[in-house]
Amino acid sequence: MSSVQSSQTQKNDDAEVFDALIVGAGFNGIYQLHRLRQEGFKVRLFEAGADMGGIWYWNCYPGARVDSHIPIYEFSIEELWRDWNWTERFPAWDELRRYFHYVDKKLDLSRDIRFGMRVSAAEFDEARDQWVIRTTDGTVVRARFFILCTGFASKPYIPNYKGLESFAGESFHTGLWPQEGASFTGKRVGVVGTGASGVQVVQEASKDAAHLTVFQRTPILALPMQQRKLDVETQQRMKADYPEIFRIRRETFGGFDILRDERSALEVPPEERCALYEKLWQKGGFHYWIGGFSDILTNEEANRTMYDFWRDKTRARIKNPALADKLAPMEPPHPFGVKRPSLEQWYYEAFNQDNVSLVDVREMPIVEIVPEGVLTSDGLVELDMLVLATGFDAVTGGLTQIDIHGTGGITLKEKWTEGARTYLGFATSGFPNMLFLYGPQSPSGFCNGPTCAEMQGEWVVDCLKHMRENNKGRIEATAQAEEEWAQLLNSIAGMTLFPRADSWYMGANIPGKPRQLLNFPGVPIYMDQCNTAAAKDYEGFVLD
Ligand SMILES: Cc1cc2nc3c(=O)[nH]c(=O)nc-3n(C[C@H](O)[C@H](O)[C@H](O)COP(=O)(O)OP(=O)(O)OC[C@H]3O[C@@H](n4cnc5c(N)ncnc54)[C@H](O)[C@@H]3O)c2cc1C
Repeated sequence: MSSVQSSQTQKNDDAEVFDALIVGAGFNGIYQLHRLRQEGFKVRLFEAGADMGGIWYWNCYPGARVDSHIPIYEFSIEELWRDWNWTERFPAWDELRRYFHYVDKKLDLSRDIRFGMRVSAAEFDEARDQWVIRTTDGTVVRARFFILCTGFASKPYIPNYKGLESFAGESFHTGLWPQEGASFTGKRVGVVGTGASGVQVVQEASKDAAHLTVFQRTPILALPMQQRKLDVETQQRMKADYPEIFRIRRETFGGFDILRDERSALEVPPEERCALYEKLWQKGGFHYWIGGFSDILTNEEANRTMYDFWRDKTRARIKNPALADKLAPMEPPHPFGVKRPSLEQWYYEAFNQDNVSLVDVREMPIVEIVPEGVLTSDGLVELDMLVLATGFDAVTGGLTQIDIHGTGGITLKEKWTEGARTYLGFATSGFPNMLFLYGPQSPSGFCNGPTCAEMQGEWVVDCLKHMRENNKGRIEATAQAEEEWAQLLNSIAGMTLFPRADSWYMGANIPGKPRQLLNFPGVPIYMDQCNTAAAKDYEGFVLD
């Protein structure tokens, strides 16, 4: 233990001690809280936001809504789904927040949650096998297990534009949207970024902005949401199938209830292929992305059939051919589906309106932000509001922004300088008793949130129970297991087309971030690996 650590931990000998300290009150954190409490552990949860909901607390921009359909995007706990009904197939952030309040009330969660508590640092006290955890307001607690449920999107990425602070109008990142809201009405609005949040904001701003300018680097290959209102009677009928739907979602690649066609796209006649694509298109949501043929994400030729279908459907909606070339180019900017596709409702029609224009920043780069707006290489775009839909330091950023000291004298951030290294996407060597969920090298970005919260969540609960039953105080991943996990992930990644795009899946959206596939492709294979390790007395870990 370093002398700094030693003096800090000694100072906090009398801090309150928990079995587990959980960070984050999104799906993962509250599932941990609920289940660990049920198992008799003494648990506390710290949440930086003022309310629960995780990303649905922070991402409250107009149009923010989930791309996973109902009932996939909720807990499978019957006590919860039995009495809860949604109003839409793809609910918006405010309804999702109401759901979290409902879950809170049903499971009596918030008595063990402290809101407005941002965990800033943690160090492992080797003498006691405990983490000493600090928050920005100076609170210190100790816990045997440090369970990080910080999500993959808790560190917004703000590009380092020259002059950004000088902008005289309103400026917001979508992931830090003001809780009191902000209106586009009558304003000249600029949206930078065309990822999932960009698409949603563009649709809303197109309705009532005086003028909307969209700054696009790479066109998003957005899919039709096919949003629908849901009434209570329909859902009551649907609920007969919920147990089966929740069973299926545990067995599919991305934790959805969408089964893919096990044939190759190239082995069926073109008419049959198109008929399937049309069917998936009409179903909406992610059906087109993950309900297609088995080789879409592994075979470029197969992938191209899907791109071409998408392109033709999309171009037919855009009136101006030059704009169509920008939004849905004849040649794919990257293979289809290796960047998160995102769902849209009237995104492409918005560009047919007189009050919406597109700036291709590959052709006309942003030079700087000035008080009046955005200066591109082609001139000034005057704005009253600048929306940065520029994404997140995804998957790793929420973890490495906490100053975490393990046993090896280095911080987690230092350890991951060359890229995240984990075992099973749950733990990293040198950081005993620290487990993270929905984190790097687990399915996270490829997995429907609640599915993984429950599946990974149960693995963690079982692990803590195992430790307690076997009177163990310390669990740590071995460096060798971590190396083997990286090799397995690399070999799987190499079989896919994911490395072919500069996506946040690959860490490529952040300048200088090491390029690696941050998510494990495939929930069933992943869980199989995790469960096998657990069954072999937590193979790959050292338990003391
Ligand atoms: C705009 C957007 C749309 C999305 N849409 C979908 C979708 O359609 N389908 C899907 O499956 N997933 C979607 N996701 C992914 C989403 O992250 C997961 O669905 C789910 O929310 C993950 O839950 P979580 O508990 O892991 O993390 P989160 O919901 O991200 O919650 C993490 C919590 O940790 C807190 N936190 C972080 N760091 C600290 C700290 N240091 N101290 C204290 N608290 C901290 C944060 O404040 C946050 O509340 C979307 C994400 C975004 C950003």
